[in-house]
Amino acid sequence: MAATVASSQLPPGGGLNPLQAQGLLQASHSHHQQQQQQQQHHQMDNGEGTFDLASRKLALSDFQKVRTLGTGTFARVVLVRPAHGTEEERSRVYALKILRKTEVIKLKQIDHVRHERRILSDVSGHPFITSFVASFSDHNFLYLLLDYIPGGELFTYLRKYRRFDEDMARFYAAEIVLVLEYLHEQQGGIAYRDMKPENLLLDAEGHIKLVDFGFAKRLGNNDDEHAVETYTLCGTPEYLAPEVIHNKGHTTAVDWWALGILIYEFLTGYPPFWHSNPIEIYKQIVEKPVVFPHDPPTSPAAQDIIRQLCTVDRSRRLGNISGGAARVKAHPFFNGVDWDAMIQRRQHGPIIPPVRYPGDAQCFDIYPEEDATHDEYTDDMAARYDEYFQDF
Ligand SMILES: Nc1ncnc2c1ncn2[C@@H]1O[C@H](COP(=O)(O)OP(=O)(O)OP(=O)(O)O)[C@@H](O)[C@H]1O
Repeated sequence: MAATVASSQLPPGGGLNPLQAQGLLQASHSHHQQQQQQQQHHQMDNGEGTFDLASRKLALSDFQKVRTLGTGTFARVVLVRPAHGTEEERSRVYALKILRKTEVIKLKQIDHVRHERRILSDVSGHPFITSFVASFSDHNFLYLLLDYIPGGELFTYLRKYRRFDEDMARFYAAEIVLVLEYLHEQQGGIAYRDMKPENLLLDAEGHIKLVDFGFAKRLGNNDDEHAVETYTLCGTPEYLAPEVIHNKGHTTAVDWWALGILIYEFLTGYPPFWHSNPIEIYKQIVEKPVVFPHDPPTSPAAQDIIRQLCTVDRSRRLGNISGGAARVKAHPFFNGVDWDAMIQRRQHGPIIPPVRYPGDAQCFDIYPEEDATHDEYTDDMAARYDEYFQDF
């Protein structure tokens, strides 16, 4: 699985300096007292009544762990159910993203985690973005409570099918275009910055749900390029735009580049730039054009949209040029797409995940369950860092 890399803030022109983040975080059943929490008013109604989380002060002990769903570079995500409440309330399931405070500090991810918490709650409710439910923290950990997306990662289906046909690729690409249009244009310039098949989950109806806003950043108005540039090297090597590698500052344009890489990967089964050594991938991205294999053949429209999205000069890159997302939607690759029907989820996705009941986790790989109970976050750290974790 492609790992996300991140560096601390780098000065412009500082060259390539990726920090290969190490160490998977471990979840804990720590019973330390909760400290602060902030919750969005979130009322779920799944047809069986409502469970109002806003009326509760949350702690880890309010949840029962079912199993681990995934481990990323910075977090462990666990399927949970409420530990108390009515039978109906206890039948609900959520995904709990658990971040160890000491790792967040060590890997210089404090700002990223704060952006993630804030942006997730701002964009929650979009049909193709995972909904944020609440956040809370205790002595050692930060927690993000999210809607559980039961279909698993698009990555898993892509490996199973080897590649998607053009209709399937078009469907997923169209839903991603709608997400990017929303983040970039309707949410005032949020760059997602980590688009890859592992961060695209499928819901029970086969629609995309974007997860992991750990690198998302609110950059402001795209018309003023200087106001929106950011210099953090983050993302996953295969999907990084050339300007990120050159560390020249980057904008929401990086997401359009990544969409081009994704469409290529959907259609051929692998990304256009690949090597076991990330440095070689970076070299290919900045030096080589996208080359299409003879087998499987890709249509001229597919090749054209990929080339236009993967344009090294971002001032000429589709999605970033005038017209923005509307120009992407008007590209011949998307001919026949009913964009209104898409955003209203009128049609099911091309793959319906085999989800048998709401808490079914069979679409996720099995991960070793690890419970760490020892204290790591010292009083000294608390004095220095607690104010940064106040939003949780
Ligand atoms: N809401 C959810 N419902 C179901 N599974 C989820 C949910 N959120 C995350 N996951 C699973 O957990 C995995 C890791 O989550 P996430 O990508 O947020 O962690 P991360 O540590 O930030 O990852 P990365 O290394 O990509 O930065 C996801 O790839 C997905 O498989």
